[in-house]
Amino acid sequence: MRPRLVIAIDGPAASGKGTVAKKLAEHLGVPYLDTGLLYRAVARDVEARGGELEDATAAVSAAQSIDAQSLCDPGLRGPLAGDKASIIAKIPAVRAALLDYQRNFAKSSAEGAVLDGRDIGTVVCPEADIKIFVTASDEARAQRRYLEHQGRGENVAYEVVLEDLRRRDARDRDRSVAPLEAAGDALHLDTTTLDADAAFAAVLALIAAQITR
Ligand SMILES: Nc1ncnc2c1ncn2[C@@H]1O[C@H](COP(=O)(O)OP(=O)(O)O)[C@@H](O)[C@H]1O
Ligand SMILES: Nc1ccn([C@@H]2O[C@H](COP(=O)(O)OP(=O)(O)O)[C@@H](O)[C@H]2O)c(=O)n1
Repeated sequence: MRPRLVIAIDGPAASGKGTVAKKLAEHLGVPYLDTGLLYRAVARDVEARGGELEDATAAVSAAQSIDAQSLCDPGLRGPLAGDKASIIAKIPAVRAALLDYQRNFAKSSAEGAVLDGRDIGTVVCPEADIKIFVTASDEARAQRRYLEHQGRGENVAYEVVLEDLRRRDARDRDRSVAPLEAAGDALHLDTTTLDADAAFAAVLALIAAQITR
């Protein structure tokens, strides 16, 4: 029987972490949590109640009453929701309010779980069995987001996508609490020249090597 595995996948925007995390969870038959959705949902709920994203009290209140059912809202996808998420994600009390939800999810299944985000390996699940930090060049990541815009029929210039992505990454890297960074014991995967299938194969190889070590 396979041992219980909690797998933490972190990395910057559009590095491909969500794609590998989802495939990995399906492959292992364990639940998957896209933790970015939590931050996106908090920003959505603050605004829906007429609050400001920088208002810590409003944001903490939204974080404390997060509704799991509402995480499948398609309105949470897209770069504007991601940008708003990164504003409330800087507030330490918001991060603290979302910790239990994420940690309970990681414990929820006897088989394990896959979580992806920015601080899973460093803060949410520092005891994760496997930690993977996924990166890709800024240009490759912007190109992926640009293609997503095109797929939705949105006319946004590549240069604007690149600039937005760099600004959000900087906000995530430079914040005082749980910044975007690799855990010291994370395995690193650069997906710049890998398509989604190759990235998944590389992740499986990294995990196999770690487990048999
Ligand atoms: N290795 C890859 N090569 C090319 N495109 C990819 C790759 N991995 C993911 N994508 C595509 O890039 C976009 C961002 O991927 P996603 O997994 O959502 O990134 P993240 O979760 O890191 O923000 C999606 O449109 C996805 O289909
Ligand atoms: N574990 C996490 C996940 C997301 N976030 C924040 O939420 C924003 C949106 O995250 P996301 O994972 O949905 O964004 P993408 O990488 O999919 O573009 C990030 O830019 C971070 O500011 C975070 O701070 N910690």
